[in-house]
Amino acid sequence: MFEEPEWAEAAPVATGLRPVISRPRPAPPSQIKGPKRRQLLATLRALEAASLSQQAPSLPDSDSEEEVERKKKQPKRTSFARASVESGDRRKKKCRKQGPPCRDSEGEEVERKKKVGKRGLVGSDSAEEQRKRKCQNPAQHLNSVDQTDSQIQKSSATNGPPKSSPESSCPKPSHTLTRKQWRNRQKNKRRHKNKFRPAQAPDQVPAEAPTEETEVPSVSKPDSHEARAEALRARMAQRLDGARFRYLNEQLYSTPSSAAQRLFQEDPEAFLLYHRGFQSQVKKWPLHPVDRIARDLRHRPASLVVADFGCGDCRLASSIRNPVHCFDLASLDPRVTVCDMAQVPLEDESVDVAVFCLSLMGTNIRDFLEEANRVLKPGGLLKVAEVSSRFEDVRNFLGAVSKLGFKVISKDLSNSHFFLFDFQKTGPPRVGPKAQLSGLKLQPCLYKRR
Ligand SMILES: C[S@@+](CC[C@H](N)C(=O)[O-])C[C@H]1O[C@@H](n2cnc3c(N)ncnc32)[C@H](O)[C@@H]1O
Repeated sequence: MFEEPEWAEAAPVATGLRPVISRPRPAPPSQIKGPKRRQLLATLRALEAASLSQQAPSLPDSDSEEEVERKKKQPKRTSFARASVESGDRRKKKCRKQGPPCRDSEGEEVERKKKVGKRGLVGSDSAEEQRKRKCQNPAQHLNSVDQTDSQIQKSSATNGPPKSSPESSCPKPSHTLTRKQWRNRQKNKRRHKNKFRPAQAPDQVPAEAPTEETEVPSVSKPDSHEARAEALRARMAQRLDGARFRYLNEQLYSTPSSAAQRLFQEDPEAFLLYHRGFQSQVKKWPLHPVDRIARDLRHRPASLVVADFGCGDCRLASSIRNPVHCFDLASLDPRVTVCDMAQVPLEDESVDVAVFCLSLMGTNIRDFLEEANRVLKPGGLLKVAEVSSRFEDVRNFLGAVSKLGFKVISKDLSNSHFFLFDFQKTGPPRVGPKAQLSGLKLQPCLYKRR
């Protein structure tokens, strides 16, 4: 549903490519396999032997891909000669219709026709269109033709590869073919000199790709189209997960813990999703508060019994040597006791340390702190880490916690993301169940949509 607009956007790319893919063209040598390939190679070798008997001896079994391709094209070139001349004529007529005549000299024309014939083998429509365009813009076309033809003459005279002019795009096909011819001639000479030299040295790889390269995008573009679709799908899934995470997070902060418990009982996957979201958020923090708590506890005796209220993935238990009771609404780890931390299955005054790390989430925070007071031994330690933006008035919060039977030992407000508080249990709560403790009303920690 979400993907529709972008799919539609991507569609023309694929449609535009289709004619290129379906255009008939000689299969590249790598696609011809098995006996057919062997047969083809044998024919080509025979042909080459015939043609090279006047030039240089051919080296058996040394055919590079390029060589095979060249050999393949040689006979075709002759068979297509007539067609190419005809197509050249047709093109000439078209040029006359569309604009001023293409002023090729007769020799140039023959040369061009030969080259066009070669291009006819490849069957590049876009090249044909280029030529049409150039016929409409004859000045540019003629300039480039003149330039290239003189280059061809020069190159054949100097026996060096013809250089292409960056401005001239018209003579590209002839330029490609001539370079090829020159390369092949060089190759044959080298073979003649040194039988065992590889057929195609790295420095012989053309700087400019052959005509076939125009078809490369038709192969790679569907891939990139699929990659784009895949990326889009991933992005959409990520957005959906993000939205669900924000919804769950808001539920946890805005409902009593009993409702949160029901939520995760009914949809255990929601718990995983919530935690994935939480983990990715906390990764961006300079310091995970649970690591800071673990560091503090490592300075205390490892014999102290710890209760981790809202333990998540048990990171605290994994970071210290102390025995840790892990409580959460659902389980991400076998060490977790699944329960609402407003009521944990522990004896009264049975633990030394109670930890709430970013877990004072429900609207019944008082219940959690009273439960911690119940299970803590007298003089026991209560550690609380909470997102700093949740506090409207820290003193109010500390005052409310004190009324529940705790004394503030330390407060660390230095971190940009969270506040840390240490309390010591002084005794049972000093206020009755009906007393209002407004300081315990913390702001929900809501994540913004990115
Ligand atoms: C933000 S996560 C923090 C997890 C872990 N303390 C940490 O710092 O990595 C808060 C955790 O508290 C749990 N939690 C919230 N309310 C709870 C409740 N009433 N009982 C048990 N766990 C609760 C949530 O399920 C969640 O796993």
